[in-house]
Amino acid sequence: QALPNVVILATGGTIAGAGASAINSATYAAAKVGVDKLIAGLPELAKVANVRGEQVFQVASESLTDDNLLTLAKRVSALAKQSDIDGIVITHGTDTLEETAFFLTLTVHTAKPIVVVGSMRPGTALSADGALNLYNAVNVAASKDAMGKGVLVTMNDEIQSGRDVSKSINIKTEAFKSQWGPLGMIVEGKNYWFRAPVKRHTMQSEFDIDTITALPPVEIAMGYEGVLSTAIDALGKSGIKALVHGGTGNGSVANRIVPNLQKVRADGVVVIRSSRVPDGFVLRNAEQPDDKYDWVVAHDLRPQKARILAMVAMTKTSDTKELQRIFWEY
Ligand SMILES: NC(=O)C[C@H](N)C(=O)O
Repeated sequence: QALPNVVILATGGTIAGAGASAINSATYAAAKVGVDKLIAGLPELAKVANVRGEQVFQVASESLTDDNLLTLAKRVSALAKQSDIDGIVITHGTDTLEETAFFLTLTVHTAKPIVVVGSMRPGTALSADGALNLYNAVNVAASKDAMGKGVLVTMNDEIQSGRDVSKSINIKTEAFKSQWGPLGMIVEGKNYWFRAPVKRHTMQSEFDIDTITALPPVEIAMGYEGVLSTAIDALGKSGIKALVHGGTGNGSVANRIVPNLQKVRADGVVVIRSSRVPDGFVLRNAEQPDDKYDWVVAHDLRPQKARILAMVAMTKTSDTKELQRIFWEY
């Protein structure tokens, strides 16, 4: 039986990193090893799929731009349309992996598996995690049972939803968590599924990367004890289309900056109320009267994920009722 065809799009990150010695698990240079060398270093892949690589970028993921996101998503979409391609893997730095995975799940119209993968240790380190993570990613991308589940992330033997997952620890290999739990696990190249996403993604998304040419500017301001309005005032005047407030607790906002956020909204910028607390979700009209202020709440999305959805949604609408619907549905 013919093996499935899987393309690996490489963007850099620690999975392509190299350190000076085997004990360097945290001190190393990201984005050093090319995709062909990554594939050549993992001969086990050839038993799972016909794999070929494309080097899209070679950067640490904290330096990726919104333009990079567009370029990558358009390439994924074009490949997904090819009848001779069964699945796509994207190797990526872990720092912003969750944002790219969410962006792809919102904008690429395909049922074919798309898997984003990274590593916490460079390949030169003792107990490097990249090889198994990549092997698992190719296995999932080559599997029919991974179709139609949205963009997936394979880290630490788990299959996570690209929408839900976040980097939650910055020094261990079990770095990616979702408060709603992984979708499944991969053990010795076999997928074990336990749940599936219910939020709209890929095929059911009203957004399509093939028709998106630019993303509107959206910025984030954090809430904290002692917060002043400096960042909010400056961002409000900077030409952005939306401001995500990463508030405290249940998206609470310090009373002294509420008027500043109201001013930002009055000046035409959409205000999105999220929380800096990693888990849980923000309720509408609790903590702040969102209906009265015409603010949007970010549901369970962390500020950086809320920013991604806001950018995508605002390629279509600036209507706050519509935006709130989108934040409930995706
Ligand atoms: N573990 C990693 O991949 C971290 C790295 N800074 C990156 O995001 O590219």
